[in-house]
Order: sequence, then C-alpha cells, then structure tokens
Amino acid sequence: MIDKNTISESYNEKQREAIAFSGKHLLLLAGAGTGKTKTIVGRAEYLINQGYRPEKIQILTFTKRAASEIVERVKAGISDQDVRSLNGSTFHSWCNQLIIKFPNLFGAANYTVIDPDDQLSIMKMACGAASEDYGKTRLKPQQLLDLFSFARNTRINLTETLRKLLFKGKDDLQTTEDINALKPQVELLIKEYQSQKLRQQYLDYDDLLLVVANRLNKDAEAREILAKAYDHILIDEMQDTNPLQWYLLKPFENICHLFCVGDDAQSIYSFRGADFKNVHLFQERVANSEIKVLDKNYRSTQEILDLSNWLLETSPINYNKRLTASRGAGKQPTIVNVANQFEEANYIANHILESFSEGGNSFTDFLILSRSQYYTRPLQAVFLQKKIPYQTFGGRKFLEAAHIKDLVSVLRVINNPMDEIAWIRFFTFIHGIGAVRATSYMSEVMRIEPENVHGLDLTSIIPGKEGIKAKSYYDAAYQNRGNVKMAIKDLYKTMEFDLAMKYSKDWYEKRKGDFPVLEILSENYATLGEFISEGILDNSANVAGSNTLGGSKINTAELKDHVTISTVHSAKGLEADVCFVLNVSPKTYPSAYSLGNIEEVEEDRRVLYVALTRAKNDLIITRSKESINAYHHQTDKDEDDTSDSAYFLEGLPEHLALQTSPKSFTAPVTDAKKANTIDLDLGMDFS
Ligand SMILES: Nc1ncnc2c1ncn2[C@@H]1O[C@H](COP(=O)(O)OP(=O)(O)OP(=O)(O)O)[C@@H](O)[C@H]1O
Repeated sequence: MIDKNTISESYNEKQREAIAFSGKHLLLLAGAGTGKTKTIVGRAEYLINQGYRPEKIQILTFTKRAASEIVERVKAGISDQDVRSLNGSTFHSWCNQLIIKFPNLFGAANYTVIDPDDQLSIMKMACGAASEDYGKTRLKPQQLLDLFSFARNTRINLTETLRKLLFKGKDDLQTTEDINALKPQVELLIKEYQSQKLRQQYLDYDDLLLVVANRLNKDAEAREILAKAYDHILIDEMQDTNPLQWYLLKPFENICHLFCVGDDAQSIYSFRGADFKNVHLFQERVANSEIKVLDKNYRSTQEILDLSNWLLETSPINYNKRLTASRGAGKQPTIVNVANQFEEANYIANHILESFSEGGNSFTDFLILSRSQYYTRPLQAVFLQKKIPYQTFGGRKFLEAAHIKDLVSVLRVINNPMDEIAWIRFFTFIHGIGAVRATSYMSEVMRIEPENVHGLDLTSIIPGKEGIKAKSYYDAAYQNRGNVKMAIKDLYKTMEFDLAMKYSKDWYEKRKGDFPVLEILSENYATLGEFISEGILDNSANVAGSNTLGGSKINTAELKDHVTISTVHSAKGLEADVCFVLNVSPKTYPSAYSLGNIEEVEEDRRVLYVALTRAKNDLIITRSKESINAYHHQTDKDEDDTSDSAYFLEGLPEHLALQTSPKSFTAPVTDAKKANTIDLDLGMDFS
C-alpha cells in the first residue's frame, strides 16, 4: 500500500491528498493553473502503482488533445509496458468504444456514426418526407436539429426547449399559445428524423451517449458487466458536463470510483447545456462523495492573476475564488489599443519576431487567443507573409473536408450498405451523375437483399462508363476491406484523377497533401467501421504537414517550433509564456448578442477568464480604438447605461494594466513651425 507521503515531492500537500484519496467519489474544485491536469496524471499513476489494471482506469476529457496529453504524461511517468492499455478519451469517443467493445450489450455495433453535415442531410430528408408539417413550422432543418440536440443534452422538455431557444425564455400567454401551436409539428419532424436515422443504421453524436446511458441506467446486467471492466473513472473539466453526461455518469456511481476535477469559473459550454452550478450540487447528487479544493496557482505571475481575479470579482456571481501566485510578482499585463485588425496583426507579428530574434523565445512560447477562428484570418495572412510558423486549434476538422468525405463515402458504403447519405455522395462524385440519378441508383441498392448487397457489381445498377467508374472505386476499396490502410491507398489511386479534376482550383495547394495523411491516420484503426466512426468523432491524428490539418487538433509535440492560434474554447488546458488575447473590445466581451441576458454575459466573462489565465509571464490584450470610442460616446449619451457588464474592461483599475498603442507605421511628418495664411489664387489662365 502506498500512502500519500510517498507521492512525488513535485506535488503540494493538497494535491497529494487528492491523489491518494481513499473514499468512494471525489470532486476536486480547483482554480485555473492550480494543477488539475497534473493532479489527474498523479492520480492515474498512483492508482497504477497501487496495483489497479490500467485498462480498468478510464480518463474522460472534453477534447482528444487533453486526453492524449494526460495519457502520454502517465505513460512517461511509469515505465511498465502494461501502461499502454490506459485509455483516455472524450465522452463521445468512449461511448463509441463501449458500443464496439460490447456489441451484444448495446446492440449498435453495425451502426455508422454520422457527423453534423450528415445529420443535416437526414433532417432535410425528414423534412421532405413530412413536407406539409415542415411547411407549417417556418423553421430551418438546422434549427430542428439544434432543438433536438439541446433538449437531449439538457434533458428538458420540448415546451421549455422551444421557449428557451425560439422565444427568448418569454412565458406570456401569447408565447405559450405559439409554443403549443408549434409543438406537434416539431415533435413529428424530430420523430421522422429519428426513424430515418434508425432505418439507415446511423447514430448521431448524441445517440452515442444515449445508447450507453439508457442501457446502463435501465439494465442491471449491463452495470454488472461494466463493473468488471472499470475500477476508476477520472473526469477532467467537470464543470462542463451537461445533464446528458450526468445521466451517463450516474450509473457509474455504483459501478466504480469517480474522481472529478473542475472549476466553476471556467465553465464555458452552457450552449451545449452545461451548467456550472452542477459542480456546486455535486455532493447532493453523488452519494458517498467528498469535495477538496486547490487554490495555489503555479502558472501565472501575481499581476496576471490580479487582473483575472478582478474580472471575477466584478461579476454578480460569487465564485468565491481568489488565486494567489506561487511564482510571485512579474510584469504588468498590457492593453494595446489598435486602429484596425492589420495594425493588430502587425503589432503581434513584430512583437513575436523581435522576441524571437533577440534569442530569448521560441515560437511555441506564444499563444494567441480569439473568440472565433474567423477573426484571426488577417493575423494568419500577416504570419504567412512574415513567415511565422503557426498552428491553429478550433475550426473545421480534417475529416469534414469535402475531398476527404468523397473518398470516405466509398469506405462507408462498404462498411454499412444501408448508409444512404454515403451512397448519394459516392454516386454524385462521379462526373455525369446528378442528385436525381444518384437518389434513384441509391434506391435500387436499397432494394437488394441484405445478404447480396456486399461486394455487389455496380455496373448492374449504373449503365455506361459511369457504372464502370463506380465499380472501379467500389472494388478498389472492397477488395481491401480487411486492411484500412490498403483500402485507402488503392481507392485513392483509383480516384486521384477525378478528385484532382473536381478540386482543380486548389488541388495542389490545399488538398492533395491530405491523402497521405489520411493513410497515416488509418494506421490507428483495425477495421473500416472503427476508422469511420472513431475517425469522424476524433481526427486528432499524430501527423502534421497537411493544409487541411491546420484546422484540426493535432498533437503539437509532433510539430516543429510554431506559434499557436486558438479559439478560447479550444484553449482549455493550454498555457504559454506569452499570451495575446485578441479584440477584448466592447460588443465582443461581452458579445453584442449576449447583452441583456445575464447568463450569457456571465458565460462570456468566464470565456475571458479562461483566456487571461492561460498566460504565464506576459499577458497582452488587444482592443479596437474605434469600438472603445463608440462605446464611450454611447454611454455618455445614454447615462442610464452604467452597468459594468456592458463592457468587461470598463472600470479596470489603472494599476492592473499598462495601456499602449502600436507605433505608427508611416514616418512622422514635420510641419513648418509658423502657421501661414492660405495662399489660393484661381489657378487658371482665363485668356
Ligand atoms: N505542485 C506544483 N509545483 C510546481 N508546479 C506545479 C504544481 N502543480 C501544477 N504546477 C504547474 O502549474 C501549471 C498549471 O498546471 P495544470 O495545467 O495542471 O493546471 P490546471 O489546473 O489544469 O489549469 P487550467 O484549468 O487553468 O488549464 C503547469 O505548468 C504545472 O506544471
């Protein structure tokens, strides 16, 4: 038995107590930079050293990146070969693995996981099939999907979902009547979507969680089976769990031990149904549980924490949190007022290049945080111009790129011949086949008896040269169906010419390089089904060098020195020596859309808090001069609007940050010392 005194000196007393926790369930409430991630790593190591089997310990995180970081760190700390079976994944990926691992238990192993694009196609089919009802709703298919997903994730009823998402929470008589009028059609369309999905054997992301959660909540035998498979579940970012994830975790209360870490002040996923107050109710909800607290910050200097603490203190919510820096004092944060985005981008690029050439910093020391990836385009352009290597986090994922989806569609129909969306994508890829013909060929495929559909000859369905082409693609993949990498390699060889034609505009610059990457990615998967479902959920391959991969979350350790540009939402758990937080301007923090809604304003405050607390030594905040001036102009006019929540940095005490503006790019002009009177003759000859 190892006691807490034998745990490494690199942990502080409170961390050690948490690591060696011997009760049933624990919530570790800890502020930013207080060592949550480090403590999870320590807990996993400790449990393995205690003799628990690594495969019976599951680490759950919100991003694949966080999961692999934790698992890699545990592996680095323990030399034993066995540690390879330690598993870290996102909630969705874990449920997917359970479905594959226990095909009988969950009964969904032959289903295909679909991404949001595919979901939209199915919802469109559902709306088409029930067009009369759909016409009455005046909702878009995407809105219907959002309603469905929100209701499932928050587990609130349709009436309240409609009220919240479509009627801004209003509960007057007219709204109630409007909701009642809309409900039957929305219900019908959602049910139609669900039955289309089931018929074609698809699971959307929410289904993955529900399939597992329903079975475990309702079936004692299922709980017994999983109790044999798991001893401990370690959950990161507990404040971001939504009611559906709580529903999934609930049965584990009696299956194994839960070790949860979270920070209420970093909860930024309420749009997915997360509620930071959940962590406050932990002990009421989880029997036999305890709470411990970490409050010493190891990441940042006290000046960075002072600014972050101030931001939370100006909130009407009591977070009861004041972080102190174990590292002591450092540099004052800077606020840079910029004239426009190009000035901002040039300022950042020059700052980085100066620090780099002065020899003190490498590119990885810089982290740039923005609310949206879109906002960083001018910055990326300037970085390209100035040859600053960078990597982006957040944004569209690798396997969602059109050229990749074309190739994967062929693999999908081989894996699941009921996959209608994939058949249509496959057929319409062939030059000369449009949506109408593709749909009719797809219907013909659907009429084939299930036992004859595997390895079918597509020339018997599609006449002429298009049929020959379709057959060549299908066969290239089908013949290699037992070997994912070979299937991709052969299929790509067969499709390459047509892919290059379809995407001729940017084939060489943007797309061609992705296919070798896809092959490398496939090495991680044993079967086509696994590749398709896991790959779609999580394409964080340990590979780099592809343009499209720029938008995905890839393992930074594999990349050379680079700056990281990330959305704040993807920056959870990141830290850097120098951190730029972009555009902390009025109407962005909080967002213009949040104003008037206290919950949304406070979520925006937490987003900014997450951003500020990523910096270790140097925090540089930019904001737009123009929007500050407009804001002050507006508040001068409208004296009633004195709320601090209208702009978070309003009222910032001077000593908390230094203000500056970038040096002007044009050389300063020297005027005459004496002011002359104007000399203006008519300037023309009238002769
Ligand atoms: N006991 C300790 N001694 C020295 N350094 C520590 C200690 N605990 C954590 N750290 C360091 O503090 C930094 C923050 O730790 P970590 O990333 O684990 O915090 P966190 O609580 O997960 O942060 P956040 O929630 O803000 O992402 C890391 O650089 C880590 O190595």
